[in-house]
Amino acid sequence: MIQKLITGCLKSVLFHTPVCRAGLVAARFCGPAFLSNSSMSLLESAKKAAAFRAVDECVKDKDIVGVGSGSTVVYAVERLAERVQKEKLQLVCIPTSFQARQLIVENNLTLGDLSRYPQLDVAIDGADELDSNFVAIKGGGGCLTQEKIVASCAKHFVVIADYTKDSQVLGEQYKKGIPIEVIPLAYVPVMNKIKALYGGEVQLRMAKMKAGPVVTDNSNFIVDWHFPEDKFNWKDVNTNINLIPGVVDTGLFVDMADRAFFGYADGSVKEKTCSGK
Ligand SMILES: O=C[C@H](O)[C@H](O)[C@H](O)COP(=O)(O)O
Repeated sequence: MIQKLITGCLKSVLFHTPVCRAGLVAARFCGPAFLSNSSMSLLESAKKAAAFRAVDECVKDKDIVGVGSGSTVVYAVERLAERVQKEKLQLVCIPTSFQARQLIVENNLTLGDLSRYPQLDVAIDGADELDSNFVAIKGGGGCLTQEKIVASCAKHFVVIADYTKDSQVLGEQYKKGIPIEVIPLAYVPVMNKIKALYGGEVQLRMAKMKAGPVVTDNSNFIVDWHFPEDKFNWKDVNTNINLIPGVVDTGLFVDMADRAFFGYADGSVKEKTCSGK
């Protein structure tokens, strides 16, 4: 009796949050097939839906494919591997991080690099946020410089993300600031110069399971700039911050993405195309 009461309350609370409602509705319509995946969180289902759709629509035989970093890209690599197996696609994958390299190798995909393949057909990557002008914040997981280099070499740069990353303006949903990779000895002057230029707060990103700062794949530090609420021209901001000595690159990806796939917990996907490209 008490157990039934608790289950009832829990269901009612869950049903009144949009994500959970979508999940529960999907479970109702898809039955056991959906429930068998219920260990996967609803956000993970959303990421997977976006990644699978993007790989299916944007990758073809003989493509040179840039492989981004982060949790959403894991599903993109899973799908690439499935397609290589089933459709016998011949692909070469170019990593954007240590993590991406590991994913490529573990999934038995062909690993390439920019010296051999300086021109890519497509790069597929996650994002922390994408605004209505197709400006992305990247680097929430500490990877941004190699990602930007690889994206810049691709004919098409495709963003995959769950629906929480789809914003009108930057900072609407992603509250952790804009990541900026810096040469370690320069982090204090760089932080001061960003503050003097644009205001806000800048923090050195500290590691969670290590004493001291996060160290990137390129042996640098990351500072996160919590920008003030303002109407910024992100292209100018990106250029100006990049001009500060010691800055390696910013997590602002301006004029790079041309397509985006946002997944929802019910498995549906919203596709956006950048009109300016
Ligand atoms: O540093 C990490 C990368 O820029 C990721 O692509 C970005 O943080 C999005 O990651 P996720 O797919 O885990 O949300």
